[in-house]
Amino acid sequence: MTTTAAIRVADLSKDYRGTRAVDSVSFDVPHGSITGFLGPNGAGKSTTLRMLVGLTEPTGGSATVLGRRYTELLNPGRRVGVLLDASAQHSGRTGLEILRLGAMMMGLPDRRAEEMIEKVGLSKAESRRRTGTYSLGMRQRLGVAHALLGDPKVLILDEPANGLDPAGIHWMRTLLKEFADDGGSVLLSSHLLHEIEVVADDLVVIGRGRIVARGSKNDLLAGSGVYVRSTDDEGLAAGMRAVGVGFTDHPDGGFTVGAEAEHIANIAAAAGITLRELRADDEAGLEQLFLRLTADDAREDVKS
Ligand SMILES: Nc1ncnc2c1ncn2[C@@H]1O[C@H](COP(=O)(O)OP(=O)(O)OP(=O)(O)O)[C@@H](O)[C@H]1O
Repeated sequence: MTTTAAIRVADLSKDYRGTRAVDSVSFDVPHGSITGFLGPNGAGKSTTLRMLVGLTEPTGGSATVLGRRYTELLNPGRRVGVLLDASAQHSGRTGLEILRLGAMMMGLPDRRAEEMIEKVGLSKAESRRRTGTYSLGMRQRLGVAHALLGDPKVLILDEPANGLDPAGIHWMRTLLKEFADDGGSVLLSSHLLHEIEVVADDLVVIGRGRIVARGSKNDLLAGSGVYVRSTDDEGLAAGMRAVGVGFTDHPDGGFTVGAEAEHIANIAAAAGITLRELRADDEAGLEQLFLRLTADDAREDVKS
């Protein structure tokens, strides 16, 4: 049983009035690791996470956490910590009340609520304020406290770093790494690509409801960017655009390109353009990979 993944999503689909929001999505989150879940706006991340925790009924496929459907887990908060929408808390209750209620429902002592307040860096005074007066970052901290309340083995977090200041982001990173180092498993969606890059072991990227990449971060990032500079960068850009190769302007001139060096050389050769430089771009990372993988899903052409 130990080989079973902590989270298993198999062929999961969701239709909304004839529109397929999630299309046969499959991936595993292994034990003791962090999986980053990425995709452009509207790609289907939240819908997938909601299906995972039984808040949205799938049209097809299945999702299990620790070998069972989430809704079939006994006392789920003791096994799986969930933070999907930090603003969903009752705004008239104080942070401490919300945690105490949660602790009571999970059969935990009151002091667990105080411990979690401390763990997430909320002050005593803040914990006694109604959450309606909380900033987004404070709500996220409270949401994380709630997710951790039952000392779960799995965390499912939708955009947990949203609204956190740099110190908060650093805190969240450390917390998730420690959680995984202790054998916990994390599935986390984020728009903060750098955060995912720093913290994740595995990546799942979706675009328009479909998986476009899945695997270990190191494998996916290997060779994810090539730096190129030529005698005619405009012509090269046109050539790359014509064959659908994704690229971004490099601050030093030239481009960072999400394609094999040989492919770029061939595009340049076909257009009669001489290359001045063609090498792996050490600074290219997840952002480049993300832009390349989701180029088809871009909402608009950002170049005017
Ligand atoms: N309740 C709903 N009814 C109809 N359509 C929905 C519903 N919820 C989501 N959708 C649609 O499903 C698609 C996926 O949305 P989802 O919220 O899962 O994307 P996301 O990847 O989480 O996006 P974002 O990064 O913007 O939060 C979108 O086209 C969205 O409009």
